[in-house]
Amino acid sequence: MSVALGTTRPLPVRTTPVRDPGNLIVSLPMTAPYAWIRHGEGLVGWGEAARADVPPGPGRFAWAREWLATVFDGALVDDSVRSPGSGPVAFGTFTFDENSPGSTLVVPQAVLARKDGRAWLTTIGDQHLETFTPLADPGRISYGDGSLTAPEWEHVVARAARRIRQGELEKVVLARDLLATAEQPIDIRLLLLRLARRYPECYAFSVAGLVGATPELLIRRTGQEIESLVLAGTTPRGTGPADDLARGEALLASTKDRHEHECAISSVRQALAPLCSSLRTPDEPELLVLPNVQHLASHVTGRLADGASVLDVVAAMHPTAAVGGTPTATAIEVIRELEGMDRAGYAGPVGWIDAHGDGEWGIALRSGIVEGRRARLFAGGGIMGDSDPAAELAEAQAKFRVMQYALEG
Ligand SMILES: C=C(O[C@H]1C=CC=C(C(=O)O)[C@@H]1O)C(=O)O
Repeated sequence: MSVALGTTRPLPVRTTPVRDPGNLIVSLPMTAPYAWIRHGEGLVGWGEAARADVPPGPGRFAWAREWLATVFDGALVDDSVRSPGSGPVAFGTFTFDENSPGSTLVVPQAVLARKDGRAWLTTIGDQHLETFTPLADPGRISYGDGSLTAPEWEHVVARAARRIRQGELEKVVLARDLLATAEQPIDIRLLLLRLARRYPECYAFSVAGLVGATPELLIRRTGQEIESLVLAGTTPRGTGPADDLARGEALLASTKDRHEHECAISSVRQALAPLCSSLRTPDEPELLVLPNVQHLASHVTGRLADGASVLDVVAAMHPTAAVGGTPTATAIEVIRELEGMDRAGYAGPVGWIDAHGDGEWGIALRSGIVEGRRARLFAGGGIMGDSDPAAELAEAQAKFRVMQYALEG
């Protein structure tokens, strides 16, 4: 079901500068907020002025584009801030698999933002439910296997690697899920606080129950300028500084990881080139060091040739080979066949878009779906012909730690 803002009467949208609100997450009055935060900056939102459950299928991004146009065109905007993320904003999550249900767009009733030393508040309509509920601890967390046990998943990784060696495909990203159960309902604000504190380099996000801290920026559009941070190739952190350094150097020198990274970069290049008048990809990846893992990372920048919105760019890019594989269509089939689960929003695009088409979208990694006392967590990795199933499992376990920390503190 979708409720379009302004379909019956135009709704007033007002953006005004505000004093620095301090920690954006602490300002959130409700337990199921919208958020996109990195280094303390970004957007948080609450309430629902409009919401769309996007129908699955190949036309989902076109459907979303039309819905957003109706919503944004139906708004009476008074915006004295005029910055990306001011005026009406929609948060969104798209499922990894276009055939899965669960893609959602929401225009919150209130959005509080901080960027480059400026802060602003956008409100929609005149009724605002702002009863502040105190932060609640979920208590003890217990874990169970999702669709596959760890040994079953290792077996599936070995099968995928064999198929790659036999030439069916070049790379596939395989994931698994873990089921977490808490003693008390999970307060997403608490997870966001922990994620933002421990993973400041990542984008802490919350949209329609999908929560996480992703290091991977799919695309940022600011006017005609675009940016992306492509990640693929990972090693868990070492036991101390010397081990860490050695692991980082080994990652940079690893043929397997460099090949895995090259697949991801070339999928991004192929998707962006037709949309851009200029596009720059680095010759060599660098290391991105996070508290749980180190990644091979490439910062891509470009300039859009025409007026494509950030969502148009998302539609062209998803799924990159950082979460799908090479070639894409074969990888998607192998993922459907071998994983034995629906990824839902995990590894799909998550982020926000404003009425000018600017916005930031990440790939929903290091994430989980939170509902009441339960959370379904996801993690995976790129599989190549010479992948070692035990090493891939260790890598996935290191990636799970992000959400386990968010739940347990
Ligand atoms: C699939 C995941 O990570 C992707 C992003 C960065 C590095 C990856 C890797 O090295 O395998 C994956 O491609 C995940 O975090 O679940």
